[in-house]
Amino acid sequence: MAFHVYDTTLRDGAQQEGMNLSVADKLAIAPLLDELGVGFIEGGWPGAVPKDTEFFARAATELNLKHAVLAAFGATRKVGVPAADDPQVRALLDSQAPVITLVAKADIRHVERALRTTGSENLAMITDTVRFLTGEGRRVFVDAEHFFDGYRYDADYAVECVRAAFDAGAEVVALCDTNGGMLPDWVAEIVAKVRAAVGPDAVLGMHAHNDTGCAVANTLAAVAAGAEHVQGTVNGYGERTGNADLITVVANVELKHGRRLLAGHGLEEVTRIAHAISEITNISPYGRQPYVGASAFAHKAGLHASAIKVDPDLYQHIDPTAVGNDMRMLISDMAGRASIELKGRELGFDLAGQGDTLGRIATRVKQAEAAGYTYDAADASFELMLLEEVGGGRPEFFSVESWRTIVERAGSRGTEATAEATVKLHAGGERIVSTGEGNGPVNALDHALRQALARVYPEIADFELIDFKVRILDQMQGTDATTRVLIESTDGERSWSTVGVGPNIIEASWEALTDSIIFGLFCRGVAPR
Ligand SMILES: CC(=O)SCCNC(=O)CCNC(=O)[C@H](O)C(C)(C)COP(=O)(O)OP(=O)(O)OC[C@H]1O[C@@H](n2cnc3c(N)ncnc32)[C@H](O)[C@@H]1OP(=O)(O)O
Ligand SMILES: CC(=O)C(=O)O
Repeated sequence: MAFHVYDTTLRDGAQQEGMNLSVADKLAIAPLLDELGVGFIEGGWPGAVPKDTEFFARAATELNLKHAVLAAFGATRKVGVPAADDPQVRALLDSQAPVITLVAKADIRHVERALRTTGSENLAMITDTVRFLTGEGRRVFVDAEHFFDGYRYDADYAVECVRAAFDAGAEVVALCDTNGGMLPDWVAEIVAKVRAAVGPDAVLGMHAHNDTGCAVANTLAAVAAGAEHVQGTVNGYGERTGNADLITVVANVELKHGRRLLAGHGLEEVTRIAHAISEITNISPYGRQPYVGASAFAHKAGLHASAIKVDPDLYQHIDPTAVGNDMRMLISDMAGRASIELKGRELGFDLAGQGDTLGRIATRVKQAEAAGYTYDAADASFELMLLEEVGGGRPEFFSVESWRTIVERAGSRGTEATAEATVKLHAGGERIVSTGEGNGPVNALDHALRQALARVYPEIADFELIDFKVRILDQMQGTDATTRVLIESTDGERSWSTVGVGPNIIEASWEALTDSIIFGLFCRGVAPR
């Protein structure tokens, strides 16, 4: 029996607080899901949400899916209304989606209190709607809403709902943990009992929410107990705490159980696809996301690095390339010689066999981190340190004579303060004095520095500061505290981070700013002029 991977990013994922997908967003995400190799893409609820109605109308001409089949989501018919006359059921047909997934109540308490009807009318709503839609030539899946809570309250009724769906012609019944309150052992037990009740040929699915932090575990438990259809969302988006992260579910089943679920080779591209979808949803990727997170294969502890140097498998559960991710070494006060050697290798420095040098750099890192620097968030500053230690020195693009900045507020309270900075430096054989203005002292210094260097190094016109983070390190010291500044810069092609530490924010920022420019020029292969 074929296993189904059913993605509901565009429907249940879009129910996440703060997520607002336009039709264009949905049309951009669907091909990425198809590239991943999922079997079904639930596009939304046509007839209920106008954007979803438009999505299905445009999908017919604008999407060219290679693997995935579109599914339209909607509810069983209204109480007392024939399915054929229910406008929302009609809208599902009008969507032209080949698969229609109906949400049906499977908890008698919901039937009586939320639908305000009887158990038998709810069963009739399921039967009639499934029959009507299959009679119109559609494949029908049923999401048995609140199934697990319903089963724990009244197992016979919950199973009757599932049977009614299958008897009427539903191809799949997905058992839903709608409130997300289940635990893996409960799910395993209930799915096994339902499997026994409906027989071996009925396709059971699992739809899990993450309210107990167990959505993925619950989905895997359901699979182990006989479910052959998994629902979830990319990056675990969804209502409240989200849905089962389909990426983690699929990677676990494929890589741990050796069971192929995806069409094509999507798993090898899943890191890129997950991040591309994050770009569209405008929700920053979660660094610690299993498999695809930036930290999923990042190693900080020195002991880990020393074993990884012998064999990466000693500290990794899979080869990161299986999911399109990379191993990274992080440099910090927890680094040892092996960490420095491996990070050096990552950055193009061969330090193998140079025990004394590695020890010296590790000590320098530990001392700098004790003073407030942080290199795991500032790779570029660490690379500049390596250049000083083993790369023939930092490139001398310019030498600074002095800098100063003034903040002024002219006028009364309520008028905005402005800042002015003067930088004096030597570059290209000249002494350059430059002033800059800005909305704050760091901004003014940035302008003055770039202006001073612009003629000698026109390349810096491409550099842009994209993030600026300030952290007060010893907060008990009040205004005397040490300040750490992290700056992220880009030249449009790559981005890099630098760190500065100082007794005041301007000094710390100056260090991070100048390192950022030096590193950017170095990466471009510019020679000091
Ligand atoms: C578990 C889930 O996440 S399911 C997906 C939920 N998604 C959404 O709700 C998003 C889209 N929803 C909507 O746009 C609206 O809620 C609509 C258009 C569906 C309905 O809007 P309204 O007609 O204004 O009704 P309202 O939202 O207040 O209540 C839902 C109605 O559906 C009924 N209903 C709920 N579940 C079902 C079901 N499985 N089968 C049939 N009817 C149902 C409720 O009893 C209620 O009926 P009532 O209007 O007679 O009281
Ligand atoms: C259908 C669905 O989204 C749920 O029960 O959670």
